[in-house]
Amino acid sequence: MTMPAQQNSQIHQGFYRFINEEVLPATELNPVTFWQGFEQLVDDLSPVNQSLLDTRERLQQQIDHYHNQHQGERFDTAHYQKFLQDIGYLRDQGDDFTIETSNVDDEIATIAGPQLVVPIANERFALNAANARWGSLYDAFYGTDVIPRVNGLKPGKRFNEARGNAVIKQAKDFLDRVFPLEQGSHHNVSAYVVYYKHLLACFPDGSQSGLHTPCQFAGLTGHKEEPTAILLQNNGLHIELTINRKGAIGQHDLAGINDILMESAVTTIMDFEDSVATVDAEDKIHAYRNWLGLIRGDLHASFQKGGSTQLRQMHKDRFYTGKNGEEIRLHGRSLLLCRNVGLLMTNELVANKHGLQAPEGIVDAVVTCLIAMQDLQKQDNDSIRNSRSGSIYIVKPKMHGPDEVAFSCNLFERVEQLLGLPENTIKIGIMDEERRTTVNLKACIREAKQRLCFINTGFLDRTGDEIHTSMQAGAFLPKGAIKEQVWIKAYENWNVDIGLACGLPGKAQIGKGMWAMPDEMAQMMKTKIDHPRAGANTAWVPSPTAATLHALHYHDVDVFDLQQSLQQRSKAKLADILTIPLMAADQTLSHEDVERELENNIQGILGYVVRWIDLGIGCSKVPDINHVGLMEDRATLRISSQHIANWLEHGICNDAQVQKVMLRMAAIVDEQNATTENYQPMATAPDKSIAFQAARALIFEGKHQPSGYTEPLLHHYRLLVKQQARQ
Ligand SMILES: CC(=O)SCCNC(=O)CCNC(=O)[C@H](O)C(C)(C)COP(=O)(O)OP(=O)(O)OC[C@H]1O[C@@H](n2cnc3c(N)ncnc32)[C@H](O)[C@@H]1OP(=O)(O)O
Ligand SMILES: O=CC(=O)O
Ligand SMILES: [Mg+2]
Repeated sequence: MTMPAQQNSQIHQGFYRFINEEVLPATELNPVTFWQGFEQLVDDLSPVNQSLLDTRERLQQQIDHYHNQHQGERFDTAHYQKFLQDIGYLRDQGDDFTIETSNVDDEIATIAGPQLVVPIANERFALNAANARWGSLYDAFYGTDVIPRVNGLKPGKRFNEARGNAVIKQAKDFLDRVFPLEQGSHHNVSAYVVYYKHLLACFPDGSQSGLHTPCQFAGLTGHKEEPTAILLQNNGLHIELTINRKGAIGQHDLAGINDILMESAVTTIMDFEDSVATVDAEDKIHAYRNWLGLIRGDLHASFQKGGSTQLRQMHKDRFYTGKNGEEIRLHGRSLLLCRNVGLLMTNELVANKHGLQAPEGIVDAVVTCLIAMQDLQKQDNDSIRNSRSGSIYIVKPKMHGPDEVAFSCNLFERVEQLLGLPENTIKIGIMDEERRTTVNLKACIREAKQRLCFINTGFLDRTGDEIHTSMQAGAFLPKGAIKEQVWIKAYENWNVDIGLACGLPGKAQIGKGMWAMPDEMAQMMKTKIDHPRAGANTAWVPSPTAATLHALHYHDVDVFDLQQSLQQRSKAKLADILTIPLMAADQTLSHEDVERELENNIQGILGYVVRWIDLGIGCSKVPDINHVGLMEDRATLRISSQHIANWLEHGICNDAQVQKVMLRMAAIVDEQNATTENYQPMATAPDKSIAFQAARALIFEGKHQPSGYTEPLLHHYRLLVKQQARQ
């Protein structure tokens, strides 16, 4: 239902009420002026948004044409590069410069640590994420495969003491490695005390030792001779030794350590984009309301867990006494960033007088910033405050090249004017996840140089765009092999090289992508240290537990120090980035290889899509063919669907084969969801399953989807399900 709120546009009634009744009253904005300004902004910027989408389409057609014309020829990188320049895909990168962003919070500028991402539509998860600034190391070790689940170490229904001991051993090894004592080991400490301004570790034989690096001791709670917490600091991150000799763990620990709390998710992205299914006004208002609750600090969620009802709220800041007796106040919550949607979609919230829907990205920018401005009105001593430096952080996904970045910056400038905010209050995080942004990254950063707060290699979308952009160039390698090719390493290094050259350290994050195997934490511990080692001062994790574990990596690597030396290395090459990860002309795959690849992709597609379409769940853990639970979101769906579309296009598989695999996999996915509440099976009547139809469309119409995006089809089919439910 819509209502003509203003002369020239139609505003959805529920949305209009939400803004007028729940959001605007907390601001000093005049509602009439606000709506008029909003309408004007939409009128002015919608055509620009559209023309940018038209440019995407034009360039894609030219690239398709180029590859079709050169089918079967040896790929000529120089010729291709020249062609990309001629059509305006590859732009002049211009002179050197450094960014000028000001008023960024320490979490962005000076603290290197994990970045958590969470679907905003799920308040239970969103609250958990906001609170994930601090996480229990003991829980993270005990609850994951970081401690192998073998022999006597398997976790059971009851506490497994052997596993508990292994946890404590590993945690104290970490203390010895990162916070070594001048003499002796944390394993043998019988008490920690504070003497004058120093931490002293006491041993059973009466000897004592200070820290090897005394300045790592930051503060305490409780009495100096019997502290209840010891606060330590390394590489800008804190940890707390929680001491309680009566605690469940502490009573058995020589030093009375009951837990080790790690500063974990330093920043968190509240995601309105690829991890949510928000297709209409109802969904969007729910998401905006959650963001409002987080900004106000009063969001809460009550749910059943472990047989009891739990109430979850935002944590308050943490207080300690410093070495000089001063009060130390540490942030109790992650610094929240907000990922808006990109330029592609529209929705029913706002339409012009002809009924043409406004771009969702424009509405997101206005509403999420209108909400976030309430944070800027808070005082220093407010218990739940997000930015202490007066900034709003918007992550902008899926931008293609510098013109789109310039557009987003212009949009933010207009939003600042509309809301009466100082210039450059709204910071932008650029997702480097479309090929045209990667190859023009320096020019993109220049467009945002006054408000840039991060660049991040979203390698999942980037892989999807790699396939779609070069759909006509030939058959792509199997998915696993694509990740091993030269283009991706060059893309990752290029991002860091350019970030460093543009002076991001100290002003903006250089970030890396998601760990997409949420249960494989041992593997994450081995490999994700490569992110800080590559010079990234943040990288994405899928859960609070992963944040706590990944935080260990930033204790081991001093990223800011490393970034200095990386400035001297030889730079990644554009030619490598432009090397398309195709199968060689003479390469063949066996029937089994093709089937296995299809099965894996299709299982992921169906497993994700069925929950998206039927249940409105935007991010799921879906087992792959080897039973490894994978985080699936719209970006991973984009890869899988584009990959099959590419193989269909180049005859590696055919329609009938894909249909057959789909039916087989539907039965498996149904089985996997046997206990999922309200689940509608697909395999028994696939033609009646809207979710199955959606999956089919994503594959068979994949080639024609704009940039290979999945949103248009997902929204279409989800809206059908919602419509049916109303009938
Ligand atoms: C390409 C990209 O764009 S990546 C960015 C988008 N992706 C994301 O945002 C991933 C976010 N992660 C998630 O949504 C989830 O972790 C999933 C879907 C991958 C797995 O979810 P589940 O299967 O429910 O996880 P699991 O059962 O292992 O754990 C659930 C618990 O972990 C918590 N949890 C899991 N993920 C998160 C998260 N991202 N933030 C906060 N809490 C989380 C839940 O709150 C829950 O704890 P609770 O019972 O105390 O509330
Ligand atoms: O948004 C992240 C990605 O990898 O895509
Ligand atoms: Mg992405």
